[in-house]
Amino acid sequence: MSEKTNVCIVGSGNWGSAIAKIVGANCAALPEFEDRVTMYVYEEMIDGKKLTEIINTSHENVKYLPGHKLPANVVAVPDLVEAAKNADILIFVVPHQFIPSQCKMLLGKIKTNALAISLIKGFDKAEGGGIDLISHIITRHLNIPCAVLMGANLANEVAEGHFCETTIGCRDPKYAKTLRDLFQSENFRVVVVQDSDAVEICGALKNVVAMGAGFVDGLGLGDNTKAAVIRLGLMEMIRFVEIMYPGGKLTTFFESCGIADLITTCYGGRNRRCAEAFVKTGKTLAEIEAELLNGQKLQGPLTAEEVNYMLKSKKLEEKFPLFTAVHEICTGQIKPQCLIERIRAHPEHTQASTPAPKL
Ligand SMILES: NC(=O)C1=CN([C@@H]2O[C@H](COP(=O)(O)OP(=O)(O)OC[C@H]3O[C@@H](n4cnc5c(N)ncnc54)[C@H](O)[C@@H]3O)[C@@H](O)[C@H]2O)C=CC1
Ligand SMILES: O=C(CO)COP(=O)(O)O
Repeated sequence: MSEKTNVCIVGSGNWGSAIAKIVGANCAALPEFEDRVTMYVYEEMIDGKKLTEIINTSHENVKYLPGHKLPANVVAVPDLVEAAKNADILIFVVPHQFIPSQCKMLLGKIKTNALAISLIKGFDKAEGGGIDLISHIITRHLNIPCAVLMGANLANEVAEGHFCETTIGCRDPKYAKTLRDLFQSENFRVVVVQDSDAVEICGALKNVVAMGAGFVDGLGLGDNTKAAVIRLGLMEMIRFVEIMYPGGKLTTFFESCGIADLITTCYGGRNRRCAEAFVKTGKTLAEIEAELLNGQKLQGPLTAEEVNYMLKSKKLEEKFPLFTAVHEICTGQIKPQCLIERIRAHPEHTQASTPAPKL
């Protein structure tokens, strides 16, 4: 790496902009980082002005994080390659559906010794019925290591500066200090673990559970039912890692990326809110996303589809009734009212005694 570490944020949505507040402030304050942080912004016109120009003059992402000032050393760049070409650390924080195409654009255009960290919650479908982790896609396409950062981090609350925790999953301990220094602040506390895949899978799967929690809210079933959905969701998350990515640690589920993110998303997230509206209005999820999120993207339905693609191909749907039901509700195959029927005979209830997960 060069003497001072150059940082680029790839993405400028709700979370990308909130994390830019912290990363920008840290880069300005810490001598090991270059002050100037580039932020790739997918260009769009807002009231006749380019979003990049608005960000670079008013230092506010008026569309995706209105009401918050970004540090002046965060510079919005509309060209992905231009933003990323000098970076020693690339922070990927775009809705997960855009990552394969963005990696293709960056191939051969970035520093060969760069380090990536993904804040993206989601998967991609892999050929042959499996799924790919986003960090694996980044590493495979760009041939650079990729850590992950996942946690109970609703972007607007992080931007407000309210206290919270996050988890960095980083296999190689030599990057741990740099990454912690880059992200940690007084009220954004970082725990670094090596169990990177499990950290990332927690971040993706909790969005599926949050859809289930939102359906429960829409159906007016109350807090006990919602708690049951959250608990069964957590058990399915643990089983998923156990079966698909053996070697993960049970303790990872007790970090911010696990139970804490599950709780915050099932109570305060966009997936929950849209799932509730889906039940109450009868509109499609695409309509609700467009009406409620003003350009922000819903990750849960897409992730549920990706998970189902894998479960179906491995004939494992019955072992994951909540994940399966969420996908079938999102795609209109069953009605939201069928959710409880599907989880009533959950494997967690039908085993004589639930064996402790083996992780
Ligand atoms: N918002 C939150 O509270 C949190 C989000 N995350 C995760 O961070 C990731 C990014 O989420 P957000 O920053 O909230 O994004 P967002 O949901 O605000 O998405 C909008 C972003 O997508 C961009 N976009 C739209 N169309 C595009 C296209 N065709 N090509 C490229 N970019 C396009 C927009 O310019 C904008 O930057 C997701 O995986 C999400 O799950 C993680 C923690 C918290
Ligand atoms: O990941 C999140 C909080 O940690 C945000 O969840 P939503 O996308 O459901 O808002």
